Amino acid sequence: MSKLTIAIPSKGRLQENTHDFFARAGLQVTQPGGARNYRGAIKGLKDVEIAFLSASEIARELAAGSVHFGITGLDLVHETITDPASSVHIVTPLGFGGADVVTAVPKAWIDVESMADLGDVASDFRNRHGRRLRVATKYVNLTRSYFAAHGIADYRIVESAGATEGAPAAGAAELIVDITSTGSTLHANNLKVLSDGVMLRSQAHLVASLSAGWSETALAGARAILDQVAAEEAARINKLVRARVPDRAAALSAAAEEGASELFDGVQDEVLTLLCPKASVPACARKLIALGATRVTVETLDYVFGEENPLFAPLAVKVTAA
Ligand SMILES: Nc1ncnc2c1ncn2[C@@H]1O[C@H](COP(=O)(O)OP(=O)(O)OP(=O)(O)O)[C@@H](O)[C@H]1O
Ligand SMILES: O=P(O)(O)OC[C@H]1O[C@H](OP(=O)(O)OP(=O)(O)O)[C@H](O)[C@@H]1O
Ligand SMILES: [Mg+2]
Repeated sequence: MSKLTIAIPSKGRLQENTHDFFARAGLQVTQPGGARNYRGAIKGLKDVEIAFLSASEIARELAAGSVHFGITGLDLVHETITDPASSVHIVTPLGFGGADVVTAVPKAWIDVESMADLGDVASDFRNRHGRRLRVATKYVNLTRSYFAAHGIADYRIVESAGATEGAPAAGAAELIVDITSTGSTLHANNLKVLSDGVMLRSQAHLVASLSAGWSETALAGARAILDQVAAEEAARINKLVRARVPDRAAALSAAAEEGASELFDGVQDEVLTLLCPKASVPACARKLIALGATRVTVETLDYVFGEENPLFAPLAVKVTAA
């Protein structure tokens, strides 16, 4: 496997946003074999191959080293991969697919508000009924470690393949662990999240496999992709700010207080050209005007490529050491 293989969700909640993410970075994903063919490509990058898989398969393939990059939820990374730190590298969060993995109990359990309360109920339940409390979930591993960390041992997991929130009403379990974003499914099923019941805040991430064969070709492909991703991100979170100021040094240090820096350092133009975090632009402009600028102009950028790539460098260190 010398090409770089990127696994992306072929269905479900992460699919559409994943395509938007690549499009923003100027990367066009193509599916030459049609929508039912599970291999694709990226226009203009001949050494990059796309594998269309489900979000949970992507986590498995990353752990197995059969793909280099994957886009999947952090929930699936932690549930599916035994020791994530040793087998994958988190490249960057993607800003979509946000949802929490939570412990939820029936609203009718008015005395149960926290994991500690749940621990008490679990022991009582066993004494009273002679069987253990049942937790319906597909997050078996996350549940085991979170419950253990809260000292809860008197329970049994009932593996759920879907519609987990229905399990208590159906009599299949007493409580659930599942993922939620709007909370409407929990509410519709008369369930409430425990006060300290959020076990993981998840969102979609770009993840790299440490055990995939990182050939020279694969690394070059990764560099090409991450250059565009990093350039788009830098352009999205910053603005270009220009002003003519009487005292460059004073203006630069005022701008630095707002997180802005010279776009092309070492250039002694009359006009100061700054890269400034979006949210700090108004404050930065006020300071520049206070320091003698008559006008401050602000522009939106498409890409900011840099000599250093903050996404590629840490990955390269890990995969070349592996
Ligand atoms: N409200 C949500 N509910 C569930 N998952 C969400 C939500 N919001 C974002 N996600 C993310 O989407 C991921 C994939 O969920 P999705 O339902 O699309 O896959 P799936 O079809 O259930 O996958 P599979 O068929 O492999 O089980 C979740 O693991 C999670 O990271
Ligand atoms: O907080 P909410 O906005 O109500 O979303 C939560 C629901 O969404 C997910 O199911 P999904 O629709 O993905 O179906 P699935 O269980 O078949 O994957 C999850 O398992 C919850 O049931
Ligand atoms: Mg789902």
